[in-house]
Amino acid sequence: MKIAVLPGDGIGPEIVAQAVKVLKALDLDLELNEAPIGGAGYEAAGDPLPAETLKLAKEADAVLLGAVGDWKYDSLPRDQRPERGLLRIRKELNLFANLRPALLYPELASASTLKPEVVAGLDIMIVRELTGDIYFGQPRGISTLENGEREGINTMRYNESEIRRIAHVAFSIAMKRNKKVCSVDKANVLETTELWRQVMIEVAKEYPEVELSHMYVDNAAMQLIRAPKQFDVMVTGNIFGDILSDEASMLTGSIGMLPSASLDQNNKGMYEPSHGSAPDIAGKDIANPLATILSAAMLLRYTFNDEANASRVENAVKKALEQGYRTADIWTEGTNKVKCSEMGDAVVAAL
Ligand SMILES: NC(=O)C1=CN([C@@H]2O[C@H](COP(=O)(O)OP(=O)(O)OC[C@H]3O[C@@H](n4cnc5c(N)ncnc54)[C@H](O)[C@@H]3O)[C@@H](O)[C@H]2O)C=CC1
Ligand SMILES: CC(C)CC(=O)C(=O)O
Ligand SMILES: [Mg+2]
Repeated sequence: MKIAVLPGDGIGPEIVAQAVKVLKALDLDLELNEAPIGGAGYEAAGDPLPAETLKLAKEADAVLLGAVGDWKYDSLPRDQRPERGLLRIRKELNLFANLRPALLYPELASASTLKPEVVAGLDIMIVRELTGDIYFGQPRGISTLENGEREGINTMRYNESEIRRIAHVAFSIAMKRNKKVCSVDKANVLETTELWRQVMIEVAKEYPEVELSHMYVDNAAMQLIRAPKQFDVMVTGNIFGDILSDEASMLTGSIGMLPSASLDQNNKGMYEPSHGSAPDIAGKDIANPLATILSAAMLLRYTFNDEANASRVENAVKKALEQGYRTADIWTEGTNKVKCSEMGDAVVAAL
């Protein structure tokens, strides 16, 4: 199993170290190769996605990534900023399908911002399109108009085939779950998402057993807080999925609990927590590594078809939580506050 390990910036190295510790404890035939990305790539090679890093990622079966970004790079030209390195690697590897499961571990019900009865049993799969939409659309930029005023432009665009392929991912996942898909758009205002809705309806005809519903994104944001268990599979575009998945993470207790898999057509994938580099807590060994450890479990499941070891890792996370281990973000009265590295140790011990 050839895995490119890209720790990135901020808490990235701390959380990736825990996931690597867990993978190594599984006694698999692993080849791990580390390389810089984001700010670390810029420091090492003047590029947030150095050519060597991209080559390593392309040659690997899967990529394990921490996070990128730091406020100190905000004054760099856009192309050199850490976030651009992340967008580029997603595009280069054609990772169009981003799966973000929002699953409540019962032990964390009291850490959720919602009442325990509202979130008990929560299990939502957010399917986010990852290589299109306003994050990639051209034209983009900040220019100066004739009157001297500046104008910022981004372009929301999707073509039919991009929508079609993510729809198939969502419906296929729904077939293995509860046969319910909610497509989230803003079709009342945005033509891009009007097309999104039309294509979702067309693809749904190929999955007659799946119930398709549609919701505007503003309502979806509200419904996630009001009654999140109405959702099973949610499918949406890049920017709406980015925002809604951060929102959904708090239903599970913390953004530090939300893993992700970013897949291409053949399930070659990149696996990373849904959160960012958290510069505010970096270097203190206090970040929650569970989203990254759970992303490693997704790596075993989706790229290597190793359901047994994926479940072992998830059960070990569950056991560490049952034993009362909590990083600061999910700590509640009566539980045992531990550091990032200690949480990694607790998961390894549970394995
Ligand atoms: N996939 C990626 O690499 C992403 C990178 N970013 C970048 O990260 C930097 C920080 O962005 P923010 O908006 O602050 O988002 P963020 O997700 O890094 O942090 C938001 C808040 O959540 C907390 N947090 C995040 N992960 C945590 C964890 N594992 N354990 C405990 N607390 C955690 C942080 O301390 C912070 O208070 C920026 O440069 C941004 O562009 C943001 C989102 C995703
Ligand atoms: C830097 C962003 C594009 C990444 C992000 O916020 C995400 O993928 O969740
Ligand atoms: Mg995000």
